[in-house]
Amino acid sequence: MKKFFLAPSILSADFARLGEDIQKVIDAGSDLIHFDVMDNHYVPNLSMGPMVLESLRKYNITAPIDVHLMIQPVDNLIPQFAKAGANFITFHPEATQHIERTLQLIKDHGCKAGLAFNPATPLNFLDYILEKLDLILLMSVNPGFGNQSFLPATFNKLREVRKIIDSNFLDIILQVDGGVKVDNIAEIAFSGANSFVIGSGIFKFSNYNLIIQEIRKELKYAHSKSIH
Ligand SMILES: O=C(CO)[C@H](O)[C@H](O)COP(=O)(O)O
Repeated sequence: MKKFFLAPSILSADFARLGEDIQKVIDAGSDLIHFDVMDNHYVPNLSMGPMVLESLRKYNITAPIDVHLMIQPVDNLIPQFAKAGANFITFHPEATQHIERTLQLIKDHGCKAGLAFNPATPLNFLDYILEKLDLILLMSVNPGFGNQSFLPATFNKLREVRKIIDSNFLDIILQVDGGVKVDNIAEIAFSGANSFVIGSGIFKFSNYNLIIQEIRKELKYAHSKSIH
C-alpha cells in the first residue's frame, strides 16, 4: 500500500509568521509543504514567488516543498523556483504551449514534475507524457482561493486517474487539492488519492497536532478498508 502524503497548503497560513507556522505543521506530522503560486492572470488572485521560498529555506525549512504554479506563462520562473529550493514543481497544461518541454525543463533543473488539472480540464492532457510525471494534481475546486467546497465530480476523476496510473504500473503521486477536510479525506483516499493538499482544514485550527492526528486517523481507517 502506498504511503499517504499530507501537504498543508500555506495559502491559509499566517503570512506574518510563515516560517514558524510551517515548522509547526511539519512538527505535527506533515510530509510536504504545498506552496501555492498565483499571478492574478492565470487565476484571479496573487500570492508569493521564489523569493519567499528562498527565505523559507534560509529559515531552515528542510521538508520537501511542492510548488504549485497557477501562473501563465510558466517556463521563465521554473529555474528560479528550482534554485530557491523546490522539490516538486507542478503546472497547468493550459498555461504552457509545450507541455513536454516544460516537464523536461523542470527535470533538467533537478525537480520532480507534476501536471495539474482544473475541475473541467480533460484528462487527455496525460496522453503521451504520462511516463514523465512524478505527480498528478486534481483540483477539487476552481483554483485561486482557499476555503472553497470540494466538488463531488472529483471522486470519479480520481478513480479514473488511479486506474490510468495503476494499469500502466507507474509510481505517480495522485494529489488532490481544494476543500479537503477531516470529514471527507477518507472517501477521497478510497477514490485513489495518496497526497492531500489541505489549507483551511488545518490552518484554521489552533492546535495543528490535534487536527493532523485526526486526519491521520481517517487515513489509517481508509488504509485498513482498502486492503481488506
Ligand atoms: O490551490 C489552492 C487554491 O487554488 C489551495 O491549495 C486550495 O484551495 C487549498 O485550500 P483549502 O484546503 O482551504 O481548500
